[in-house]
This record gives sequence, C-alpha cells and structure tokens, in this order.
Amino acid sequence: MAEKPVLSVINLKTYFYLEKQVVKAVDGVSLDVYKGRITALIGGSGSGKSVMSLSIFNLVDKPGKIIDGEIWLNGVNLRKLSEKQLLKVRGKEISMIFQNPTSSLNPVLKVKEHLAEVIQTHNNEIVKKEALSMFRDVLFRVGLKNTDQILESYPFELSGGMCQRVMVAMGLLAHAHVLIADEPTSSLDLTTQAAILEELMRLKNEGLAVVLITHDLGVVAQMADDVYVIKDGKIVDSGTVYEVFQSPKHAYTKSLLDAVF
Ligand SMILES: Nc1ncnc2c1ncn2[C@@H]1O[C@H](COP(=O)(O)OP(=O)(O)OP(=O)(O)O)[C@@H](O)[C@H]1O
Repeated sequence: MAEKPVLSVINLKTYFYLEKQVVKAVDGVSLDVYKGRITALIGGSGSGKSVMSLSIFNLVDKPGKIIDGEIWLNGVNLRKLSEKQLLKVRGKEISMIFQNPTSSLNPVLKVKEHLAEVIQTHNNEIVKKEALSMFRDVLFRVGLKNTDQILESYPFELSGGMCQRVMVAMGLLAHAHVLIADEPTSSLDLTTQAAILEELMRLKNEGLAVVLITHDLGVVAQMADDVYVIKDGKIVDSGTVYEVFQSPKHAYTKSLLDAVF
C-alpha cells in the first residue's frame, strides 16, 4: 500500500505479572492501520484483542505492563509521551468506543458536558453559543435527532446505542484520526447494531481510520478492508479481507472461519 499508515504498532508486548505466572497477553504484535479503511482485529476469547487496544491508549492496569514496542500515531511514538501529553491524544486524535457504552461515559456529566470537555482542552476560544450549535450538529451527524433533549441528558437516561453514538460524536468533535471500536455492538439490539455499523462505514468513507475488534466474522466479511488474526497474543494471519477469508494461511484462521461459514 503506497500511503503511510496513520497508526503503526511495532512489536508490542504487554504482559500480566501474576503471582505464579506471566500472562503474555500481547506478545510481539505489529499492525498498520490506514486512513479510510476498516481494519478488523479478530481472534477467540482471551486472544489479546482488548489488551491490545488498551495498550494503544496506555490504559493497561497493574499487574499488566507494556514491556516493549512502539506505537506510532501520525509520526509520533506514543510510548515516548508523558501521561500529560497522552491525555491530549486520547479521545482527541484517537478515540475509542467500548463494549459497554453506558459505563464508558461519566455518570455525573450531561451529554453537553461530555462534549464540552472535548473542545475545552482542544479549543478554548469557542464561545458557548457556537459550541452548542456545534454539539447539535455533531449529534445530528451520528444520527441522533432530538438533539436539545439529548444534550441535557445524563448517560443513564439514554439507551446503549445512544451512548455509543455520543462517544462517536465526541471522537468526531475532536477530529480524531483513528477510531478504535471494541465490540461496539455487542450489547445492542439488532436495529441499533445495524445503525452503528452503518455509522462506522460512513466515518470510514469520510477518511477516518477505523479499527474494529469483533467476534462477528459476518460483520468483518461485510465491512472490513484489512484483517489481522490474533491468537495467544500473536498475529498469526493478516491481509486484505479477501486474502484472509479466501485463503487463510493459518489453521487457526481456518478454524475461526469454519465455525461461522
Ligand atoms: N487484569 C488482568 N490480569 C491478568 N490477566 C489478564 C488481565 N486482563 C487480561 N488478562 C489476560 O490477557 C489475555 C488477553 O485478554 P483480552 O481481554 O485481551 O482478550 P480478548 O481477545 O479481548 O477476549 P474477549 O474476546 O473475550 O474480550 C487473556 O489471557 C486474559 O486472561
């Protein structure tokens, strides 16, 4: 691929130091994520998908630790940044939507306050009125219609799908370059799942780089451009979705595909 990746992970290792053993949750993963493409990360339960995405944000808690590797975002190695510098990157340049959208938002903040937090650190001079019209606009873009009411709502007053969309809106407002979606639809009903997936496609078409972590290989076949298969913390297969699904190189990929198709 001629274009440079927006996000490049090189030889990343994240281990959990337990009393009796070391769990090598991510064990030398390298992957490239491109603008305007959906990159899927697939693998069975416990293969390292979530630890991988948390590592990108440096959000791995003890006893876990990133012990090696580089994480390049638009030419900056995130592993060299201080926690203060990383705060500016998280949710701004890379945003993330999690499995459980309701608990990913702060329960004591209204939607408008979540959105305000995004622009405060980003763009102080925006006056209140302009900010509100930007918020309405961005909520509308993610398919939320009753924007004035939603702005005044707390997360618990919204459905899971609505919270998910608020998180996507926060990423849009921040002009994020990369969106990492970790099982973004797992807790949602079918109609909302379809709407969120459609939204991800739209964002990709707008030029965002999307990393999609999912168990749902049907969704991957339908939506992804590139695929990485992770097993026991290691990438065992990768390529375009066509390459990986048509001619899987690793027996593990074949078994994942056989279980579904
Ligand atoms: N806090 C922790 N302490 C110890 N081990 C952990 C911790 N968190 C994750 N692990 C281990 O790291 C490995 C990778 O876990 P991870 O959550 O990344 O898997 P996953 O691929 O996201 O699974 P799933 O699809 O079920 O969400 C697993 O062996 C898991 O047990």
